Amino acid sequence: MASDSAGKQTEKNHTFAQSLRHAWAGVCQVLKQERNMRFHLVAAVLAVICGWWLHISTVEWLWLALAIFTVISAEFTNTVVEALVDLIVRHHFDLNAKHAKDVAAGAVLCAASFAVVVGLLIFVPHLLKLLN
Ligand SMILES: Nc1ncnc2c1ncn2[C@@H]1O[C@H](COP(=O)(O)OP(=O)(O)OP(=O)(O)O)[C@@H](O)[C@H]1O
Repeated sequence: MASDSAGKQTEKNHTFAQSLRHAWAGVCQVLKQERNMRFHLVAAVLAVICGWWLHISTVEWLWLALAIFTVISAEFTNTVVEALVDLIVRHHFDLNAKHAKDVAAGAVLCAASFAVVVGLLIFVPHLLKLLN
């Protein structure tokens, strides 16, 4: 175990730049490993393009930003839960592990549902106005 950690950082970051580098590595890791996160990101970019195209108001931009960051935060939390559960139980089936992972995935589902409702409330009236 000790030889596995030899020469590798296991203590706190010493500088802000070091913290930033590790935080950015975390963001890249989630994007690389989590298909759902890439899907959320594409949906967020499309929503921003629609917002720009339909000239939504500042308040609508704020709701859109809240919806996007709620989903992304939930997905980050879900990834942390999955990683910790896998670290603890490895690949053994465990009912508590299942419970933790399912609840974390449920949080993402709730956040995504909130985002869909916000998106519909913002974009449907704008699109109807455009069609009329
Ligand atoms: N060790 C385990 N013990 C019991 N059930 C597990 C275990 N690992 C995974 N599961 C079950 O399999 C599901 C998928 O787990 P996995 O770790 O593959 O998540 P995922 O497919 O990456 O999920 P998401 O789609 O939310 O990113 C979990 O929600 C859980 O129901």
